Amino acid sequence: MAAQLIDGKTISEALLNRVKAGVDARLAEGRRAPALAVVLVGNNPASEIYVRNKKRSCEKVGIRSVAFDLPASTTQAELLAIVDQVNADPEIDGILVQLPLPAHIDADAVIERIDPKKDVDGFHPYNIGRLALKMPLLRPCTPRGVMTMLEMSGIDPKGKHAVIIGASNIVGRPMALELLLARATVTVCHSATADLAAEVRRADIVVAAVGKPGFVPGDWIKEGAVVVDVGINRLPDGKVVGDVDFAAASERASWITPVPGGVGLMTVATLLQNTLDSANLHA
Ligand SMILES: Nc1nc(=O)c2c([nH]1)NC[C@@H]1CN(c3ccc(C(=O)N[C@@H](CCC(=O)O)C(=O)O)cc3)C=[N+]21
Repeated sequence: MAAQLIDGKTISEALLNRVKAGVDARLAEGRRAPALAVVLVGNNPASEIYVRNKKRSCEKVGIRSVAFDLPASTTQAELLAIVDQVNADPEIDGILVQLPLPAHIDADAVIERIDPKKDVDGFHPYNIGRLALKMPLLRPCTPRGVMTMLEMSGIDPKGKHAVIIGASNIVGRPMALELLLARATVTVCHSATADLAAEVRRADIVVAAVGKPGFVPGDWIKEGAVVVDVGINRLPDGKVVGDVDFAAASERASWITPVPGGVGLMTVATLLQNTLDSANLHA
């Protein structure tokens, strides 16, 4: 079987158009544009690129972005004070604190300080708990973006066996909760999984979120499976690849996401969807 492409560019553009329509509907009612605070600490080059993309996407859909560019020397107390300030600002709907943070800052403490109603990343324990209890409020962007990709491709996880490779707080765990909510049977694999190849070979839906180029070889993919590649790995030659051997997996999968041009674009579009949702929750 030759796989069909789940095209993140087309799907993210459709989502951005939907968000723009939602922003325009607010303006037509005389309400203000949604606003997103983007907090960047230090100068991690990858983070700077992502943050720039996020600001540019905000402009496209009419969301106001408010930049907080802080030096690497920012203390935890200073960062928490900025979170407090944005939490209290009625003109700002969403807060994104770009990860990773410098090692001297406790990222979990910063995330917990964000008002859950402004937590557009969906990382706050309150929002993860809501998702776990089948009453999602703000949902983590990457897993929500993956669910949108599946839906827009006509793929219903209900009754399917989904295997997630990676159990991180920002992708693997919330991805499992999303797929469970959609009534898939879910297996979460991680570095202590005894026989990863055997787990993946059983999967109708594979989500790879490891961060290692070529980690999933094509012969692990069951004939007709759906392959979602969340990995973004920059090779020494500058090329960006996912976690899955795309060429080999494409020969067996029914559907597959590319890297670049796949899940990454959905993460950004979903952030703006969450910002609109957040604005509509309270302002
Ligand atoms: N608080 C927080 N929220 C995040 O959502 C968050 C974060 N921190 N830290 C870093 C990760 C990574 N991330 C990506 C966003 C966009 C692309 C993206 O646009 N990718 C394009 C371009 C890839 C490239 O060329 O580098 C693509 O896949 O086609 C990728 C990765 C958001 N993250």
